[in-house]
Amino acid sequence: MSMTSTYWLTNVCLESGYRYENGRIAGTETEICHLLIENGKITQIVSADTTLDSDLPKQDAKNLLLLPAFRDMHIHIDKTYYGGPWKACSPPVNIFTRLKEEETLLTQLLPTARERAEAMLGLLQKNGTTHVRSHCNIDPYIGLKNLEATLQAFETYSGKLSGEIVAFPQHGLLRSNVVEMAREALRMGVTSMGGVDPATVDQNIEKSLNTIMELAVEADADVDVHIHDPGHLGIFTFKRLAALTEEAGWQGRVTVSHALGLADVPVELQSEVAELFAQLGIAITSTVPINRATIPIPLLKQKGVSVSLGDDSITDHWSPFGQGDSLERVGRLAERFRWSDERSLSEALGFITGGKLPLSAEGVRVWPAVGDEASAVLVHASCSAEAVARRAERQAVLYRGTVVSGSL
Ligand SMILES: O=c1cc[nH]c(=O)[nH]1
Repeated sequence: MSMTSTYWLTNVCLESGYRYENGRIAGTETEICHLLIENGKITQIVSADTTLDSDLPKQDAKNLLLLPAFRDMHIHIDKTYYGGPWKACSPPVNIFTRLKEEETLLTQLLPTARERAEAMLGLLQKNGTTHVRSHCNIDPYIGLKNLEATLQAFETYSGKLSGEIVAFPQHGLLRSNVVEMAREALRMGVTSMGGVDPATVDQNIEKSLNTIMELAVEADADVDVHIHDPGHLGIFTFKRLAALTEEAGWQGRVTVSHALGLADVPVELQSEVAELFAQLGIAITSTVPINRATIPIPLLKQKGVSVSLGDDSITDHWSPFGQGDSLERVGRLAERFRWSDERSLSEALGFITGGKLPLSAEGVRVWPAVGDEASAVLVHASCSAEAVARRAERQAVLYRGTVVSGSL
């Protein structure tokens, strides 16, 4: 059932605090509440004991746990095979062999990029995601066709999820000479300027980063750069990007995707970069890769860096893996860092919700609150910790008050 304007979402299970035994957290307390949803927002939260003497429609959430809706902050919906036939990946060699494949592959894939992107958005939505940041190829082979397809796919899903697009010069902004194409993409509705490995791909860190920043400033766009480059090469690139961010006054508008170099250097250097990023509001998006060491996410969090997760390349020529499921991805992250206690598992959820958590650090309910957007997921779990550990089954997904996937 899809409800749009004003109704009571009844019998919703909300987390209310941690339960302590012998001085340690032994579980999570919950309470059953009714939520008034008006014009996409939560405008009242009352205990389920309250008699609702209103004639407004009611939608029974059947005591299921409510979590903030998920955000996939790094994916390539224009390149996925999802929605089409299975296709084998060639063995990984290096980024240039993949780029060579792309020169012809993307123009040949069927069904169309739009249909595949829409299928992927449907999968993400079913799994609880209502916000998607997609990096879209702009390159000499596909031109702006995949961007048009991505814009159309987001249009098809308007009212069901929100999307943002990064102009992604996959073959190198300089290497493939697509600066003018990037300008056109930024005029077409792209909200971030992207890039990829200024050292390895563009072979000119300074010029590549400067051009990305100049394009972003010119178009008043954000920046989100893929930096896979390892070790000190990666660290040098991060520092140069940080310096240019400060020079441009772009604090709070820059993201480094992957930031893999952080995984290869000593903790002192990791801390230095983390402090720099925190100070300049440079965010990091990780995909919790299976083929590279994991970046120090606990340290980044402790230093105040905003870290999000994304699915990246799933079911395409870069990777045959991935379910388009943010809960699966954060469960993988928890396993990687052996977060097995209740608090760590609960707090892990923040990496896929833009930092929104049901409980504060003090264990007080802070989400949902009156005035919050009613974008949420109803899951079969007793608490966030269980939802992450068990990748809980999703029953229904709400976007701005409307049930957009599943059913109640
Ligand atoms: O550079 C990269 C890496 C992964 N997936 C992509 O689409 N591009």
